[in-house]
Amino acid sequence: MQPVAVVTGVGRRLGRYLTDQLLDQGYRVFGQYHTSRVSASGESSLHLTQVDFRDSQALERWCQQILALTDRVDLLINNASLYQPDADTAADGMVQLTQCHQIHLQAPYLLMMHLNGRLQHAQGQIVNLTDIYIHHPNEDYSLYCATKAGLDSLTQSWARSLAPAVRVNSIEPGPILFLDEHSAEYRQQILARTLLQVEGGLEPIWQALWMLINNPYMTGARIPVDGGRSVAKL
Ligand SMILES: NC(=O)C1=CN([C@@H]2O[C@H](COP(=O)(O)OP(=O)(O)OC[C@H]3O[C@@H](n4cnc5c(N)ncnc54)[C@H](OP(=O)(O)O)[C@@H]3O)[C@@H](O)[C@H]2O)C=CC1
Ligand SMILES: Nc1nc2c(c(=O)[nH]1)N=C([C@H](O)[C@@H](O)CO)CN2
Repeated sequence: MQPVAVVTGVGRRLGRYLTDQLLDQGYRVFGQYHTSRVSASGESSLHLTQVDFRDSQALERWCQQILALTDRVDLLINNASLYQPDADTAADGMVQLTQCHQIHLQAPYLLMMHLNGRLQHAQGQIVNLTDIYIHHPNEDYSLYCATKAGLDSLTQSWARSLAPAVRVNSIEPGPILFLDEHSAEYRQQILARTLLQVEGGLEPIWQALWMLINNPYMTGARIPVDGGRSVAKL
């Protein structure tokens, strides 16, 4: 029986990397992208759909498309995310808060509600990508951090409500992959506060995910993959 994964944000960086690993492991993947240029050419096990999670009706259509194409979901990965510093004005901030809510909370919620039956049938798992910042928020990214903290709360609630058939865990990345716009000074500032003093890369997140996939006795767990950033002196 070919395992089935539903992954959000597969168009770039971590989402693309995790999808490639899952395909290599023989998964059928339903992948969502927003603006990234993607192609499933030559990959019959990859089903790509463009969805803007700010459009709940488009998300509903994607859920119905998945339900029509598979009777099981072994793994749901909520990876999509909006990472921006807080806006300067209340008006712009309200737009940003709404978008963070839509992407970090509403989309995972609707996916769980619609796919729960498929997850129960497969005795599957939900893995939410949160952030070590949920425990010590970066005040310049308060809206991002607050809604990621909400996703952590949903992880804990779902672990209780979906058990015993479905497991629910979160991975809390630290500085795994800086953005091109991050200056050398900023990167050094972050890594100086990271015990292992290096950018983690994407492979350690895959290793944590593969461990969660293969360890049947983990649910409600929070897995920091952060080079010790979360235990270093602030
Ligand atoms: N990189 C890091 O160091 C860290 C990452 N994390 C978390 O790990 C996960 C992956 O990180 P990373 O790869 O850097 O993330 P990116 O910010 O590079 O990618 C975010 C993804 O979310 C998708 N997305 C953004 N806006 C929307 C939208 N409106 N509707 C639907 N999808 C949208 C993007 O789609 P598209 O590209 O198609 O537009 C993209 O695939 C995220 O949840 C992040 O918060 C946590 C801590 C550190
Ligand atoms: N969706 C994203 N979330 C986060 C990102 C990112 O690039 N996309 N990056 C970070 C930072 O690099 C952080 O780990 C170090 O300051 C956090 N979240």
